[in-house]
Amino acid sequence: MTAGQKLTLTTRELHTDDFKLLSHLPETPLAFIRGGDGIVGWGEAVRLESNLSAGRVADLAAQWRTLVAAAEVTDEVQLPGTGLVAFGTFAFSDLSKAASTLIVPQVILGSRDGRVWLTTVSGAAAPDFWTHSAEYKANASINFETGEISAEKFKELVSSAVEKINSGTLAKVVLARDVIAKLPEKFDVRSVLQKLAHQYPTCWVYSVDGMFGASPELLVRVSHAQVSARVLAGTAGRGTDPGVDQAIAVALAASSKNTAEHAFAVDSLVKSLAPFCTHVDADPTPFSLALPNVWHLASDVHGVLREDASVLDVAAALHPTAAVAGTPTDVAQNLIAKLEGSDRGRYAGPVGWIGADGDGEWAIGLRGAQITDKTIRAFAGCGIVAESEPEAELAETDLKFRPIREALA
Ligand SMILES: C=C(O[C@@H]1C=C(C(=O)O)C=C[C@H]1O)C(=O)O
Repeated sequence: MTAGQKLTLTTRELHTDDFKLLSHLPETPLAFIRGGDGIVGWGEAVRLESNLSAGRVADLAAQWRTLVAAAEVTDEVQLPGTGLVAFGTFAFSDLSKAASTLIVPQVILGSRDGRVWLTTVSGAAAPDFWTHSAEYKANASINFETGEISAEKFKELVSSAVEKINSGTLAKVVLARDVIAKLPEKFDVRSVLQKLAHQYPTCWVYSVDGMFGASPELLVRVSHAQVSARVLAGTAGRGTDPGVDQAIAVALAASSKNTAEHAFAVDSLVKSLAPFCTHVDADPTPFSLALPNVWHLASDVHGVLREDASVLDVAAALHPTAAVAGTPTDVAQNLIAKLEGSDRGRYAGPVGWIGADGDGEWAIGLRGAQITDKTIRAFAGCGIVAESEPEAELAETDLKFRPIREALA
């Protein structure tokens, strides 16, 4: 089915007690969940793809409008995530071979603030995965091996990037490396998503078209003209001793390297958001966000939408942020392509959902992995600035691989 066709669907409320969305995942789920609330999709009613490289997000935003205009929706719940919804995952780079996709499931199960709903596309014959809690099969432990960029090569890339930065061509570039493993037979992502959600309750747990993970970073959320984003940049490992751990957080917040790196990311986000908003507020100083594997410097940004833009229109303007590309954006993107020399796929690209009214939530596709035919490939990266040291940056990528390694072990 394409954007031009007509979709009829219905959302109705389910009256159930003590409902846990994560216990009702269908096999091969579409999912976007945070703190137990969110949406889970089954099957595919429509798949929209973009053949464009540079304009792929805007192209899919336009295809979405066409699909929405023709659809007939009965929605008795009227909450974010009810009615017509598509899940999406986008390639990081204009040069990527990875498909950028929006998928409308045949069935969506959602939960928010104690309310539970079911959306069904008319004619969909769906299994009743929502009627009982499923038992998920544990997978064989996955051990990753070196991908296209080895640890040694990554350190060389960091040194090259620092040289470029010192020569004055750019201020920051985010470099990443990958690890790869064979996909075990009958791999079931559901137990992995459950583990991620349990371990990382403040992160956005996503699963779209084989791309899954638990991202701590919100590219953009639009809800009734309120725009929000969570910018992360600046990272340190957690301490095992509580006193040491606190000292690490304090040192992170005081470190000029990390605060400078963070400021680049907030400034670029605020600048890209400004044309869409009547005003934009960013936290004056970042706060320290504690995740089980790392501390991050974090800033929440809020704005009010000026025009009738959808969350994807805004995402198109924000991506790639300085948190995942660098500053200035175009110079950083070129340097990433030149130094990494491999395709990041959907890593660090937008991943999330959009509703018929254009509202939705998109995380940055971090702390995750992509499943393809027989492999599973994960990426982790970090912002390189003038003071960066190769060994420390390599160690930081190891910390960022931890969520996905541990969830798959
Ligand atoms: C690039 C990644 O993370 C990004 C880079 C960060 C940093 O350099 O401090 C912090 C959070 C993210 O914005 C990643 O997780 O792969």
